[in-house]
Amino acid sequence: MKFTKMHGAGNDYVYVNGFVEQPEDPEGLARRVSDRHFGIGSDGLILILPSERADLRMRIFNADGSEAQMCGNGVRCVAKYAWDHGLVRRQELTVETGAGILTLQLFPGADERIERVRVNMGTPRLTRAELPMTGAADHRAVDVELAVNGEVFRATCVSMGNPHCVIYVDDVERFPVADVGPLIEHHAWFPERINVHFVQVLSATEVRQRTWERGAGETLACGTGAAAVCVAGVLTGRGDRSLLVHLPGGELRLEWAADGDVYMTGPATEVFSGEWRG
Ligand SMILES: N[C@H](CCC[C@H](N)C(=O)O)C(=O)O
Repeated sequence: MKFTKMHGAGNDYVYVNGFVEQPEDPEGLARRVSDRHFGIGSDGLILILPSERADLRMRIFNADGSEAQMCGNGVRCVAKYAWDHGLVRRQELTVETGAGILTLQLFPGADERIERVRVNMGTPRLTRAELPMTGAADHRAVDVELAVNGEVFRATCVSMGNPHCVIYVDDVERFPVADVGPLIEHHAWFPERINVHFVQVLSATEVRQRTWERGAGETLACGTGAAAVCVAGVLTGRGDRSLLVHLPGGELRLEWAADGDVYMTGPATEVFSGEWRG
C-alpha cells in the first residue's frame, strides 16, 4: 500500500490516497503504522476519500485505532496533498469530515506547492450534551472545578466536532502533561474520552499550548485543540478573538470570527512517501 507521511506543525500522520487504495481495517492499520518502532511512526492514519457532498472526504484514526470526527492539522495536509498531487486545482475547496463539511483556502508557495492553509473549522459546540460530558445537558462547562489526583484544576470544555478540555497553568513547559493528561482523557465526566490542552497565557493575543490527545498521547500540535483554546480564552476572559498559539511543533493562528466560526491558519508539510508492506 502506498502512503505519504505529512505533518502539520509536527502533528504527523500517515496519509493514504483512498482514490487508489482501499484499506480493509483502518482501525488496525492505524495502530500498526503508528508504531514508532515496528511501523512507520505517526500520531495516526488519515484517509483521503471521494465524497458526494464535497470535493474530498477525510477520515482520521488516532494511533490507538479510535476514529475521531476531525483533525485540524490533518485537514490542512489533506488539502496540500490534493493540490500537490492533482486531485484538485482550485485554491478553495471543501472537505467532508465528521465535524461537517469544511471550507479551506490554499496558499501555494514559490514552487506552486501548498505551504499554508486556512480552514473554517465551523462553530464551536459548548453545551455538555454536545461535548459530550456529564451534567446538565444544556449547560456549558466554563472554568468549572475538575479534581484530578487530589489537585483541583479549572476546566473549560469546547467541542469542535471532537471534544476538548482546556486547562490554564502557570508554567506549561514544566507541567506534568503525561501524568495529568491521561487522567483527564479517561475522566468519568467524558463518556467518549477527551483531548486535553494545558495553556499558559503570554498575553491576550498569545498563548503557549501543550496537548495530551485522546487516542494518541502527547502530540507536538493539535489544530482542533488550538481552536478550542481560542474559544476558551474568549469565554473565560483570558484572550482576544484573534490568537497566536505557540505549540512544541510550531505556530497556529486562530480567530473566532464575528460570524461565529473559528478560522485556523497553519502550515502543511510533506516529508516522504513510501510503500507499506505490513
Ligand atoms: N485526537 C483527536 C483527533 C486528532 C485531532 C488533532 N490532531 C488536530 O490537529 O485537531 C481526537 O480523538 O479527537
